[in-house]
Amino acid sequence: MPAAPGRNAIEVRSVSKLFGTGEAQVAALDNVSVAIRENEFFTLLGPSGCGKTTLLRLIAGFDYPTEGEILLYGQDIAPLPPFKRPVNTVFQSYALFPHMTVGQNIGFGLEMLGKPKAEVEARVSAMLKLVRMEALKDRRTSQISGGQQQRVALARALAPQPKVLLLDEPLSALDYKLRKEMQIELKRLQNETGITFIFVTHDQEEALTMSDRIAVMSSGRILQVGSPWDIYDRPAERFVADFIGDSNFLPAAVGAIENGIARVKLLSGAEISATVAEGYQPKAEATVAIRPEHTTAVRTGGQLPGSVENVVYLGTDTHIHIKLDSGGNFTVRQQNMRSQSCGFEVGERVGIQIAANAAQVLKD
Ligand SMILES: Nc1ncnc2c1ncn2[C@@H]1O[C@H](COP(=O)(O)OP(=O)(O)OP(=O)(O)O)[C@@H](O)[C@H]1O
Repeated sequence: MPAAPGRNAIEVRSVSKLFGTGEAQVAALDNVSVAIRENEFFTLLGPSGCGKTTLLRLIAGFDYPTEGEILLYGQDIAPLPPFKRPVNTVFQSYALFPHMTVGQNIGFGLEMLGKPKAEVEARVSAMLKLVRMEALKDRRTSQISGGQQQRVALARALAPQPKVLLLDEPLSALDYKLRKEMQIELKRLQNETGITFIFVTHDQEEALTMSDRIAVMSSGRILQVGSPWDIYDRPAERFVADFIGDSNFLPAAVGAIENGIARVKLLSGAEISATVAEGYQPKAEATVAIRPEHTTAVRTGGQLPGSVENVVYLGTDTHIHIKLDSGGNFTVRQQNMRSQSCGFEVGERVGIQIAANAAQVLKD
């Protein structure tokens, strides 16, 4: 997290973007507002088609909002064409020039801006150092690996020292191990340069690993903005709780709420304490979300009785799928201990113990 919340680098105000007309009209963005702070690693996370790329393209200036405005450090950027915005983009496809060397690719944008030769060379050297590619300066980009190409694309985008760097699924073409490495690398680059990164992904793990804050999007809307912890541990809506990690959902009656903690009665008759989502409006019936790892299966006691339907061993942990006596299914995730199985058999009677305040009352 940045030491203190900084100024807003980008402010998106009530932006809508419509494509097509009549019956075929699509609201790619539907009244979206969000403020992204200076020096922040900010991620737009959501499933395919939710509007992430559209929002990035509007910030870059490749397209214009149907309604609303986008401010950069308080200034409306609508009149600025893309090349005049202090914003640069790294695309999924890298878009490098294969016949040029690594160094030439990195310096290309600066040369186009008419920078003096000595300045271009100094920036190229600094960028090569930043992405740890000094040794490959004179190699053509057609002769380097995918991970190395990704570093060159990043160096090229960072070379003109943009205020904001937009990254559209830049790691999706890399294999798993390289992607993990590049996640750490990207975070380091963002830290060292202090540039605001706006990163687009549909991969929740990637978002949780790298971001200072995440905006979860669905069907052209931003549903929740918060730190990875907020989004994972305090999901406001069912979509967020379901899209990020695994959740159990249970119907519940919500009693008294004090300091953001509610007394909640489950269908089993058990009463538990639960945190309440921001924006929750009191109603008779609500849904609570409970993460499988915040629960344990026990032989006696527990708040939810049921019977074991399936036990899935996953190396680091075991998932115990339970049919609840009160209806519905529930998954418990337990960490595995050395030389000890979870000990439950299919068909066995079991109780589910829910950790204090592990449940979250959702607002929808
Ligand atoms: N130029 C266009 N013309 C018509 N519809 C479009 C256009 N661009 C995007 N859309 C539609 O707008 C919606 C949002 O698209 P967008 O590309 O922003 O989603 P996304 O979240 O980035 O998806 P993905 O992860 O698949 O790239 C989709 O329904 C898409 O089909």
